[in-house]
Amino acid sequence: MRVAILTLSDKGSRGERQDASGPALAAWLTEQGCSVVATAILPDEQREIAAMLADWADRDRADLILTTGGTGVSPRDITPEATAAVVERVIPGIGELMRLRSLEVTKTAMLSRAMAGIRRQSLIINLPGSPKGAVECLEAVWQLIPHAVEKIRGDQRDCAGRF
Ligand SMILES: Nc1nc2c(c(=O)[nH]1)N[C@H]1C(S)=C(S)[C@@H](COP(=O)(O)OP(=O)(O)OC[C@H]3O[C@@H](n4cnc5c(N)ncnc54)[C@H](O)[C@@H]3O)O[C@H]1N2
Ligand SMILES: O=P(O)(O)OP(=O)(O)O
Repeated sequence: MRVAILTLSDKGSRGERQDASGPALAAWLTEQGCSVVATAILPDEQREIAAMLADWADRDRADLILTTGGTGVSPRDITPEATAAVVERVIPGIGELMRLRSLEVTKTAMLSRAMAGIRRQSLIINLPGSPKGAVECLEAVWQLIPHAVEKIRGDQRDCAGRF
């Protein structure tokens, strides 16, 4: 699976905080046998985020695009809106399952507005900003991600009874 990782952080983009979340996700994905084909850090700016997500989906044709950061309720948190602006179909269950599992770990999970959706043949998933939270949320939904990616790419096989 070809994966791109986008870190959204004002401090990170200004070099005021080292990005630990993108590398933590990349390490975890590599352990699962994925190829990390692109990484970037951007400030919490909707247009820039949307443009990069669209580029990775349309030009690079990444199977999976992960974002980390900017999903909460602070004034500049804008990742879900940027994602909503570029996806063609929304998958509510991915955000729902991430929050359900995360609530077992931290009450602040309720404040993450992370969403997921599909643009062309790319699955885009928002993850929270903390390195621990990002990996926890990815682990929470991972069991069905390879299957989702296959289906998005047009796999015609029957699902029933496979899971
Ligand atoms: N399963 C979990 N879910 C959530 C957790 C968690 O620990 N486990 N954390 C929750 C928190 S806290 C919040 S708030 C909400 C929403 O999070 P955001 O997506 O808005 O995250 P940010 O405000 O961008 O970041 C929160 C916090 O994390 C640190 N941080 C952020 N970016 C980086 C980075 N690139 N490298 C290192 N550290 C980073 C920093 O301390 C920020 O203040 O989600 C909950 N969900
Ligand atoms: O500078 P940011 O965007 O990383 O903000 P926060 O510390 O709220 O994550």
